[in-house]
Amino acid sequence: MIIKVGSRGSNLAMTQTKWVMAEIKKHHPEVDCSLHIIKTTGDRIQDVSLDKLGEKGVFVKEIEEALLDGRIDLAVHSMKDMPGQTTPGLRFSAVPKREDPRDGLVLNFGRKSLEELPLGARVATGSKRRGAQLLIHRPDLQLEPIRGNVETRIRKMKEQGFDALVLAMAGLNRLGLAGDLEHVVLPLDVHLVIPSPAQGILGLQIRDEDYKLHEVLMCLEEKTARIQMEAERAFLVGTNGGCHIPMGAYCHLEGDRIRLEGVFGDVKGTYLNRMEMEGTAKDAKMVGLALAKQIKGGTA
Ligand SMILES: NCc1[nH]cc(CCC(=O)O)c1CC(=O)O
Repeated sequence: MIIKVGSRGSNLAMTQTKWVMAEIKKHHPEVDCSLHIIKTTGDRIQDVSLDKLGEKGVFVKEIEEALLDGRIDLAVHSMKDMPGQTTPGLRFSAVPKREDPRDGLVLNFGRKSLEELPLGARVATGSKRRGAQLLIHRPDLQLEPIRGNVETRIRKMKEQGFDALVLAMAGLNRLGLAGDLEHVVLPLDVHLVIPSPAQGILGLQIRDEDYKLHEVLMCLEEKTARIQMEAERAFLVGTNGGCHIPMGAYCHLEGDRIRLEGVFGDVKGTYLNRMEMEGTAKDAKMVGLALAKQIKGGTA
């Protein structure tokens, strides 16, 4: 069996894809993988802010087309980049163990702590979710738009003299940049800045009817990550959210109980509601949908 694996060309995407390929080899030495790089609209258009690029998966369209017409069999995505609505004919297979779900603040100018960030410091993030939540804790911060892959953003932070930059810990860890002594990275607690649904989780997308491949990929399955993903993505679907609004969700797990924290606001930033809901792990999706309904209809 040969699996044709598709990936975006960025360093992060390639690192993630190669990790999946290595895991498959470890559990199934008889299976071979070939790597196929696919350029997406999101990779090509670098000068427009993401929330203006249109609703749906600018990083995924071309990859899904390659899956559907058989040029590839497996696509490795960051699950947080995937729209709530899944594409007909395709599904997500095993859910691998989660990387660090938190956002991280990359500090410039050799600063080492949050306290050293001066009043009115310029913090780079194009994310409505990250921006709105940071301002709750530090209303003085000046948010600066930024685009590009992880390495590009770090370079732009330095070139443009921003005081800090917000990135997902997952990406920094996978690229081996979180421990880089040149810039201290401060992880932001999930309660302070609620992450994007499924941040740090990989999406292994295959064709619906590819049962054999699904069976092979189940060697990567991790139950905790799946429950978190189900709850958080149900919240994404229920709020009809995306990166055009400040929205995030994180699922805490204790035994067979879950506690889902959600945040939801409007485009203009006139309100930002935070709510949480508890339930059992087997009802993860229902909890996500119920919290979404409550946070959209209710007042905080
Ligand atoms: N939107 C880009 C993107 N998609 C996934 C990650 C990081 C890896 C992950 O969250 O799984 C990143 C970079 C970032 O947000 O810093």
